[in-house]
Amino acid sequence: MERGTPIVTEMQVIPVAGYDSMLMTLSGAHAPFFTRNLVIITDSAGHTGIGEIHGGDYTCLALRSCIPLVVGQPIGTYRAILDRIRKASKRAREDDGEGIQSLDISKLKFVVKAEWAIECALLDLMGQYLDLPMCELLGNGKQRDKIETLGYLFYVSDKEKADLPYLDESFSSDEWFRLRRQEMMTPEQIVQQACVLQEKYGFRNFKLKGGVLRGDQEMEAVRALKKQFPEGRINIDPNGAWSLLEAIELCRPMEGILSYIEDPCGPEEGFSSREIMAEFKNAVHLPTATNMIATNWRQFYHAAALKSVDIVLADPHFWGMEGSVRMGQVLQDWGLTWGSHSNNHFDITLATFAQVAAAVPGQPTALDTHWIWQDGQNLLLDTPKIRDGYLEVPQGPGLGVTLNMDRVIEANQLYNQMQSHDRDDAASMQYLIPGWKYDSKKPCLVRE
Ligand SMILES: O=C([O-])C(=O)C[C@H](O)[C@@H](O)C(=O)[O-]
Ligand SMILES: [Mg+2]
Repeated sequence: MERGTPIVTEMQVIPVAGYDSMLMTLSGAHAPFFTRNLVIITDSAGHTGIGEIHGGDYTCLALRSCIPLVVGQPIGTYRAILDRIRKASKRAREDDGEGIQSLDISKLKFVVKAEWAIECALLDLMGQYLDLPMCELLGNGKQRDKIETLGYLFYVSDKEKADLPYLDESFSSDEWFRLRRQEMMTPEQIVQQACVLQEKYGFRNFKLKGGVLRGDQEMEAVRALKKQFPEGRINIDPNGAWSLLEAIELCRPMEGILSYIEDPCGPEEGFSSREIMAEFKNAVHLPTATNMIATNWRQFYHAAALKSVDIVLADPHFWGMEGSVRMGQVLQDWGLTWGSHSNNHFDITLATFAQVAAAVPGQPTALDTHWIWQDGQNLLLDTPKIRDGYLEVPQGPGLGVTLNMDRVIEANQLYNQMQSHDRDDAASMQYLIPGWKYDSKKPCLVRE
């Protein structure tokens, strides 16, 4: 009889691309396509484990360089496998640009860690071997069957202004699919966006991506949302675009309207983002959330010491699945709150969020997901459902989902047709404002 856990027989890394709307953020305008990397690992028991992480050639190559450290290893030693990958990684301890929004791969690589897609695929295999859902292998095991999720609202620019191949869904029979590719820049259109999302997915909580218009104009949209959804938790995230003074002026009158505020300000005048956020909290009585100033344990130590942050959005692509749940445990013990950040993603990441959030103790804040902007381009045969505002946790063993290989091949073909695989929101933005350049302290449409 064979002893021990199954052995990894193959690891594939497949880069994929999908379609996006002209979503606006501090960094510019989302391009027509977004990229991700998939990891597919098979084992000697005949199981397949999958993971998804950010796109781009850097991450793809980093993942491929890990193959010799994974193939041939027993899946039960997944912690040792990941440890060897971490030790072999050449990531220098350079300045990672903390607290400053950056899509530049030279900075992003310090936050997003490719190996977490491998962790996900190995945990998927372990779950299948043990016949248990992944959430049972994390932290204290499964805490809930469904995850409260928020409607992630974006300003959307008119795609006709850019000579780029954005998807047109105006003929879709689905109201949300039609709407999501159209221009939405006014408070009324943001409220309409939220209403259509509520109708389709049942969201009760909303987050507006800020850093696009002047802060007072964005607060007008927040007020309109609160008027429409008086019971809803409404949050805005300008990715640190406002100065401390501006953030205080904008947010003080919003006490009682905003439920919390995400990364209102960042580093300034020689003070770190954690120090500035602590000063913000002294002045404004709102809980703060971040995915920018506590993206690793060292940053979190200082954020916690300064009491800068109440809600840590511990994206498993930054922290790993075990790391994110570990953060959830610490936050619960300290009376703080867990949540997760997201970027554009396919439904494999959606399933990962579901499994991780299912294992987080306490009362997480409603989960972020960009997936609603990609719904319909699924790479799984059994995409987890968001119903009545909750993401359902897959019940099957491991990640609990099955790849649709035909769709993966199509998404890989789309990726291969792209000239560049790295995210560049400035290029699309330059169709709206010629010569536009990123400025971490100026909303993207404010350039006077
Ligand atoms: O919560 C956040 O900060 C994000 O979701 C940041 C991302 O850059 C998001 O705005 C995006 O991907 O466009
Ligand atoms: Mg954020």
